[in-house]
Amino acid sequence: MRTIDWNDESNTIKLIDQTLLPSEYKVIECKTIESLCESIKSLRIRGAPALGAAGGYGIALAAVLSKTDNMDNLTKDLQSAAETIKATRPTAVNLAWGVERVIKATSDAYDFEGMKNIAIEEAKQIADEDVAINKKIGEHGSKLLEDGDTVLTHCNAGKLACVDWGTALGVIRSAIESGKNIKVVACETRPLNQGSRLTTWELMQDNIPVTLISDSMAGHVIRHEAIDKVIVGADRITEDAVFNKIGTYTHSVLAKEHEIPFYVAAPTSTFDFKGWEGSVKIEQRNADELRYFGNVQIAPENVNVYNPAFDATPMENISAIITENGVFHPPFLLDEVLI
Ligand SMILES: CSC[C@H]1O[C@H](OP(=O)(O)O)[C@H](O)[C@@H]1O
Repeated sequence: MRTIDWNDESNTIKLIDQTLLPSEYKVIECKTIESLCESIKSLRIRGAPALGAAGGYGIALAAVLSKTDNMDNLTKDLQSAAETIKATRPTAVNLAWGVERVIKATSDAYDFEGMKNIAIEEAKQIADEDVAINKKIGEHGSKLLEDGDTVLTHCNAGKLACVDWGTALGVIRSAIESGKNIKVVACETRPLNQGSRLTTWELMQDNIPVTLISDSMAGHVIRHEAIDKVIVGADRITEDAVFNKIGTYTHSVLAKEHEIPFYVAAPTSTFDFKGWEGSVKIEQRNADELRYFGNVQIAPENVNVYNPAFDATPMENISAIITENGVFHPPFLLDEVLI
């Protein structure tokens, strides 16, 4: 089962509910735009490439659900769904990219039924391409890892953040497939613990050696030379910075201080060719994500909370960005990644 997929029998979206992992593996169906948006906001489906596919499938679902009977009104319905879906999470550029790619594809339709069919097929194309792109990222990135490396990662940039294979974890999978022994150190990644809940779970499913640490242990572990490389995913890449899960910048400073490579693995669909650090809205998430751990209260219920979901790592802290088109060492012009 892919992280997210289209159900041809019911013309709905099916996805792994990541909020239940690692204790429960459950595939849920999104039959409405509202249920898809709730799944995106609550991170049942998450991760930039997976959100790209979710955005595309969301437009396909809107096309199937539309009650209208002409192309002009269907176009309006799709535009309305596009705005609703894009508003769910602002930082990961892939969400809007997936939505807009399917919207654009439907504009080539000759008739009403054609619009619906094109929307579904384009969304499926995005998903299929994501898997192939991740394999290319893995192929390029695996050359940067050496046999015996211990690699630190943050959050989850694996198959659960994509349609399949993964970006940062895809590089690790490809390196292991090429015969290299790689061990992973996964940071738990507070406050939603994508690292402890998702990264350790998916690596253990593949029998890839992984050790869980708390985010605050990273400095100690890196300083004691237990880490050879750091590799993370990305949610948006601008000319001057990489936006990724909160805590990524901290790891980049540690890597720079201790002179170990800091790699970012991401498809070119994560690049924001017009943006810069100051132009990007960082998603602020619900304060209770820090006041509670699950249902357990871990802070006073009225304590002030600051809960940005992402931070920005300046390009000068990054050793290389690994894309499906190759490895790019800053400084470079973003357009170069398009080859
Ligand atoms: C392969 S991109 C994964 C990227 O997305 C995560 O954010 P979230 O879990 O909030 O969707 C995190 O930044 C990962 O690096």
